Amino acid sequence: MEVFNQIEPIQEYLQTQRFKHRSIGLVPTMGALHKGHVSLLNACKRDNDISVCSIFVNPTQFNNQEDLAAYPRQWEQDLAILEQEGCDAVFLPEENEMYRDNPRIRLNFGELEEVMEGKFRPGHFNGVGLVVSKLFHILSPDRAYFGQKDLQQFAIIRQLVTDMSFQVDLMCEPIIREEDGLAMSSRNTRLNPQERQTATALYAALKRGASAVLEGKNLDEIRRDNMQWLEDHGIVPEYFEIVDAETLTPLMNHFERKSVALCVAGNVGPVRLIDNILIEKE
Ligand SMILES: Nc1ncnc2c1ncn2[C@@H]1O[C@H](COP(=O)(O)OP(=O)(O)OP(=O)(O)O)[C@@H](O)[C@H]1O
Ligand SMILES: CC(C)(CO)[C@@H](O)C(=O)[O-]
Ligand code: BAL
Repeated sequence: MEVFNQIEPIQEYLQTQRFKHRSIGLVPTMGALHKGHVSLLNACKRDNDISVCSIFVNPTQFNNQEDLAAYPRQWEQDLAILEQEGCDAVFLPEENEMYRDNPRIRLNFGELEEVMEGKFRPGHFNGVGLVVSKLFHILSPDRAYFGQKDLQQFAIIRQLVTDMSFQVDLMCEPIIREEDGLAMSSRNTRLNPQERQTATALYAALKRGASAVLEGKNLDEIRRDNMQWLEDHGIVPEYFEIVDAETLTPLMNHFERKSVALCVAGNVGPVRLIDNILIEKE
């Protein structure tokens, strides 16, 4: 496995691969790798000749500086995992390699970012759009792999690729969970044992919400009921949303058969976590 900290050497490496007609897949991450990331890498390896993983804790997407400071960083362990899992190349740049100057460009994703993560993390998707654009420009992958756990992020990146005409196929991979249902997340490492137990309420709320939607209950009542239920179970919820899985528009009570996503964000002690579940409603 080759590890690159700078842009030009990895570009030369990838150019050599392209001359050999090898397809290139990219798995963008912020490190502190877990089985969710490994599943993205496995999908990438399945579809491509060369698998590249990027590790970069992108400061421009953090709206909360404490969250940025506390974000887990464990490069050696990450590199060992990637080596063992058969990754071909890692892009692990320093901040000043990615941002030589303060970026002035601003991306606006319109109504896609007016709900959920966009609403509760102002500027977050500007930062995600910016760094993903940079990664696509620098690495020019044929395919890029993202997790359904960040469902809204995937919709944002899909829009980015359309608007900017990036020549890349986007792949969205299912959420990998712990045995008790908690979605794997790098931030889970920050939970103490009691918070770790409390965090299982996020997925439990999604499941009870999904059953209620399928039973045809009032959507606003389901939203309110689950916000309260989360609070009763020790979580400080930010939102419990029921949206169209494609457009991420919050659903009104009467809607046609379609793919529905239930999405949740909440604070468990000092740690903010998100999760979602997809259902088909007749
Ligand atoms: N449990 C999971 N299953 C599948 N994919 C995941 C999972 N968790 C994260 N991913 C995906 O991995 C990619 C990198 O995510 P990231 O490095 O931010 O990890 P993370 O676990 O989501 O961390 P955090 O949520 O704490 O920021 C994203 O596309 C994300 O959606
Ligand atoms: C896509 C991403 C790597 C951009 O920093 C990040 O938002 C993430 O890990 O989901
Ligand atoms: N996986 C989402 C990255 C973030 O929370 O900033």
